Amino acid sequence: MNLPERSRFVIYAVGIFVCYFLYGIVQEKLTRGRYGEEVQTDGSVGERFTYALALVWVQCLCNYVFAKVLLTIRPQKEDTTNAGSYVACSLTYLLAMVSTNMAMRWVPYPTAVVGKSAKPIPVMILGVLIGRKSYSWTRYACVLTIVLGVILFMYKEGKVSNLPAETTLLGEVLLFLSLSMDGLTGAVQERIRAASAPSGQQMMRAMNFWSTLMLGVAMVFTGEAKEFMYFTIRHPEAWTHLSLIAVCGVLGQFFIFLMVASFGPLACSVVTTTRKFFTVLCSVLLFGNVLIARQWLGAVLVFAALFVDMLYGKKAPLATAKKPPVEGKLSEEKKLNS
Ligand SMILES: Nc1ncnc2c1ncn2[C@@H]1O[C@H](COP(=O)(O)OP(=O)(O)O)[C@@H](O)[C@H]1O
Repeated sequence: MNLPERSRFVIYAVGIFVCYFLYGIVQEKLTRGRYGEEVQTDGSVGERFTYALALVWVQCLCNYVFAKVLLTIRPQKEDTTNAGSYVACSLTYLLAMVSTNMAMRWVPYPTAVVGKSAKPIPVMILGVLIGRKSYSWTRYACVLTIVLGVILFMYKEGKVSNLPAETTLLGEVLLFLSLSMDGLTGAVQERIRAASAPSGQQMMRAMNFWSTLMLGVAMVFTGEAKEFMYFTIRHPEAWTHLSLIAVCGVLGQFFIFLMVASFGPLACSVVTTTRKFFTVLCSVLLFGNVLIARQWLGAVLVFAALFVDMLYGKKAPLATAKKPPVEGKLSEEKKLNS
């Protein structure tokens, strides 16, 4: 099915919005919920799910199986990407996820959300420096304005954290690390796109294959594999939540990889960042809360920049490619300039 570019973009973006919205609800149930009736050492009833590596591992495994099944049912032309690029990309992608999860424990939740909203900036900077990409000035301005708007909208003032200063600093370092890893993942993906242009499913299969392997080793070494297994034996009902997360995650990632393969990691990070903004905006409107002046300004900036980018962001500067196109990459070059 050959849909026009704009329709495909809208379908992928809506897919990401819907799947990650549902994903967020189930994730909250799994990580904040209590399992069993046993009284804990702190006096609370029920055990908490605290297996961050295992949670990511289950998802990577399901993502891999899904992409593999799709490619078996509908085979595509061979993916010629070298394994080294996929290994590098999977490692930075895993480090980004693990450091985000760890940062969440050390900085207040709103700080982590606001911090991660800046994701398109490292994706853009490292995409240019390492991924050999170039963008029009309009796109630079629009992406910066979107990030600024989202931060203005999401920022929560007056919430004094009760975490000690040094813990918060550690959390901020982890957040910075996670953003850098997101940027590196995007940069390697840009290079992969330019070199061999794999499809979304092929990227999804390869990256999740290496991630499952690397995480599996990490889980065995840290002992989390055993503890996770015992937890699921004690509380088999956790599988219901894990399966739901896996379903939402698989479908969400399917759209993420279609977006990355067709429109690039920068477009993808702008979509995932604005998704967070729209989620908060909808909940504010739904619960009848009032936006303060700063949030209005943020919302106007986001909408204006998205609109301007839609109309003019695509126009690439005259000298886009830093290197002359290599044989067989002309059509991809055209795609990259989109
Ligand atoms: N460029 C990418 N390549 C592969 N997976 C990605 C990419 N961008 C996002 N993802 C996946 O989508 C998930 C959600 O991304 P996002 O909404 O930006 O949240 P986060 O703030 O946790 O990074 C990530 O945890 C990751 O699994």
